[in-house]
Formats: sequence, C-alpha cells, structure tokens
Amino acid sequence: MGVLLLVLFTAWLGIATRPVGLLASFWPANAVLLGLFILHPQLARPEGWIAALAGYVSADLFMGGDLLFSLRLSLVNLAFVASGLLLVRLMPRRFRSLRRPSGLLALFAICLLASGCSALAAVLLGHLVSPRLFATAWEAGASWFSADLTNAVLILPAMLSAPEFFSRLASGRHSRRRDDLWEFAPVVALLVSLMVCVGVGGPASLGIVVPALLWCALSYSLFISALLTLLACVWLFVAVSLGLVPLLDAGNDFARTVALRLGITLFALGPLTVASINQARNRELLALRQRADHDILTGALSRRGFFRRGEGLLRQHRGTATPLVVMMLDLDHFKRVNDRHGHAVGDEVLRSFAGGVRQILRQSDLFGRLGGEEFALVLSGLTEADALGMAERIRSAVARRPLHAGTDHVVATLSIGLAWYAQTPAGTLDELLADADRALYQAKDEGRDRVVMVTLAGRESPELSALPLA
Ligand SMILES: Nc1nc2c(ncn2[C@@H]2O[C@H](COP(=O)(O)OP(=O)(O)OP(=O)(O)O)[C@@H](O)[C@H]2O)c(=O)[nH]1
Repeated sequence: MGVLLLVLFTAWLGIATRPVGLLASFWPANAVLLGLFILHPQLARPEGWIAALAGYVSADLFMGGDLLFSLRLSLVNLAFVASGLLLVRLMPRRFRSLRRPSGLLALFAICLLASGCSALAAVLLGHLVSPRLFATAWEAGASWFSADLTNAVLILPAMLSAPEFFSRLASGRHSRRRDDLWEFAPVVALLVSLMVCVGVGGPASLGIVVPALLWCALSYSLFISALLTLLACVWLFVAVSLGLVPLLDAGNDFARTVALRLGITLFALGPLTVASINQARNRELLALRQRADHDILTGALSRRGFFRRGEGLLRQHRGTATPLVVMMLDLDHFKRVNDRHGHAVGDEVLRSFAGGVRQILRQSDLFGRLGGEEFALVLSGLTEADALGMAERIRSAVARRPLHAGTDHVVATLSIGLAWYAQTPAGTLDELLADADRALYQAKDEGRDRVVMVTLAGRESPELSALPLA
C-alpha cells in the first residue's frame, strides 16, 4: 500500500509538471521507487512491483489518460526501476555504499545504464507511445533517457544518504553550536546565486550557482548537500520552464529540453562528488582523531584525549553548583604481575580492568589511561556518597575479577585516590588530578587495595579537609 501511495503521489507530481506534448520535465517517481527498493529490498517482491504498476497507471488515469496508453508508459517507467535495481545488485559490494566517492560514480554509471534501458523500452514501444507524445520513437527514447537520468542523479544521492544522516542525528553526532550563524552562510550564498542567475539570464548564468553549491558541498553532510543540489536544480528547471532564465525560446525546443536536462545532470555531478569526497575525508579525520584520543590496549581515553575532554567538561560546569569527582586509579604491585606472569598477561590484566571499569561507568563519565598502570576518572553530578560508592564498586570489581591467562590465575588489586568537590572548582584538570593523586599516595601508604577520599568545597588545600575513608 505504501509503495502504491508513494508512486501515485510522485507520479502525480510529475504529471502535474508535464508540459504539453512532452514527458514531464520533473518525474521523481522512477528514481524514488528505485531508491525505495534499494533501501528496503524486502519491498521489491511481486506485490511491491504490482503496487508500483498500479500506482503509475492510476496516477495517469486520474489525470485523464486511457488505460492502454497508461500501461505502456508505466512499463517503460518500470524498465528503468527494474534495470537499476538489477545493476545495483550486480555491483560489487564495496561500490554500493555512498560512503566512498567511488560509490557516487558507480551510482552515476547505474543511472546512465538504467536510463539507457528505459530509453530502449521507449524506442521499442515507441510506435505505441509516440503518436501521442513524440514525433518519432527516437524522440521518445531521448526524452526518457534524459528525464530518467536527471531525476535519478538528482534524487538518489539524497535518498541513499538519508538513513546515515538521520541515524547520526538521532545519536546526537551531528550536534553543532546553535549560535553559529556562519553555518548558514553557504545556504544564503546559494539562495543569492540562484536569484542572481535568474537576474543575469542566458546559458552562462547557470555557472553562477556553481561556487555556492561547492561551498555547500564542503560545509555540509552529503545528505544536506545532495538535498540542496536537488532543490537548486529543480529551481533551475522551473526558472527555465517559466522563461525566467531564457534558454528555450528559439529553435527546436525538444532538443534544447533534452540538452538542458543532460547539462544540469552533469552540472550537479560536480557538487555531489565534492560532497562525497568531503564526507569521506571528514570520516577519516574523525577516525584518526578517535584513534589519537584512545589508548589502543585498553580502549580508555589516551592522556591527550582525557585532558582535552576533561578540560571541556570543566569549562562546561565551571561556575555552576554541579559537584565534581576526580579519581586516580592505580593497580597495586603491577610490576610483580609482569615479573611473575609476563608482559602479555600484564597487558591482559590492563585490558580486563579497563573493560570492568567501563561497565560500571555512565556514558558521560571520562575514563583515561594516563600512563602505564595509572588511570583517571572525571565524573560530574555525583553526591559525595555516590562518588564513594562508585569508587568502591570499581575497586571491588577489580578484586573480584581474577583473570585466567593460560594456566595462570592472576588476582590484581586497585588503589583509588578520590577528590570530591561540592561544586565544580576553578582549577585546571592537572591541579585537580594532583588533589586525587595525594589521596592515592595515602591509599598506597595505608596498605593498598582501598579508596581514600578527600572532600573539598571548591579548590583548597586538601590537607585541610582530608577525609580518608578506607
Ligand atoms: N604489561 C604491561 N605493563 C606495563 C605497561 N605499562 C607499564 N607497565 C608496567 O607497570 C609497572 C609499574 O610498576 P611500578 O610503577 O613500580 O608500580 P607497581 O608495581 O604497580 O607498584 P605500586 O604502584 O606501588 O603498587 C612496570 O613494571 C611497567 O613495566 C603496559 O602497557 N603493559
């Protein structure tokens, strides 16, 4: 039912923009149906195809076509979708995703071939459809080829990149500073360039839009760039059809319409390719930063990542009444573990310890490896009792988690120094870690395998209010 309604709506949209005597200049139905079947292959079953056919035919019937004529047009449309889907399935998996720039070019090749198939179908059925819409079967083929190619190249990148965009949006990974108006500058530039293009007129005026589209491609995600490219190109079609950009005013209008469609399709490929390369580059940069911010052995934040995010967290809460906890964690006599069981087992102990700590922490807590067997934590919003409870849970989890490395049975213990601040203090993270470190020394001095906490109102000398709790 969904397929039928979607095809009905998009086909109706196309028919509504169909110029007298020609196929629709904007015919989203075929590309949207292909995109839907690529994204949801389970819909491309016989029921789905029948629903799509029913959608095409009923849209045409609603707009006054007769049944036989509508059926022929619909079969040519379905030839595009079927060949496009078949080609996507035949394509090697690595090219199928738009996550790589080569995926976009592969998609272009598929659009090209699928449009060729619908053009061939139009030529074969040409003697049936041409008397009504076209002078010759070849005209029908050229028209179908250019319309399907344009719509597919403009619509499919936006459709296929949408799931990743929305899943990132849902997971909050797209969050940006809302007060940054500069973020909207490329869209504003695009709007201005579209207006200037109409004002200037002539074939060369289309080029005025290119720099703004490239700026959008370098500034936004592939989905947003593809959507903006689609909207800009649809606007250019509308502007040309309305005579706002006079391009079709003389000579053979059919040939010019086909040339315009192909021109705009190739014109859109530039910004789409830049957006795709930019997205792949940003993903690589993010992965590199992730790698630099994390310790390979334990998966905890690296020293650099911990300080970067820790300072960020302090900045966020500084001056507020949010309580803050900083902990230093150090495995006891770790040198003996290495000496007795070997470095590889020592590594396994570190990995297992970090995994155990992560299970106890909340998503917002920062856990970093400062070096060797020394780790640190920054947690906000915990009461004094909760902070102590959390530290105790971590300590006892380590003691309760004996590790079996081959025939070796390793039991590690942990000392924790904890500084609890009634409100987020003004000091640097280094200074706060020094408070926790003093408590850690005390824990080591008192016999290890324990938590020592110092409570501070803001940032003051911990010796004044030290409250060891073993
Ligand atoms: N397996 C392994 N060992 C490491 C790693 N980084 C540091 N170490 C070892 O950790 C040990 C730390 O030893 P010490 O600083 O003397 O501390 P300790 O033996 O834990 O004693 P206390 O901290 O006083 O309880 C050294 O033997 C380092 O070689 C690592 O990545 N893997």
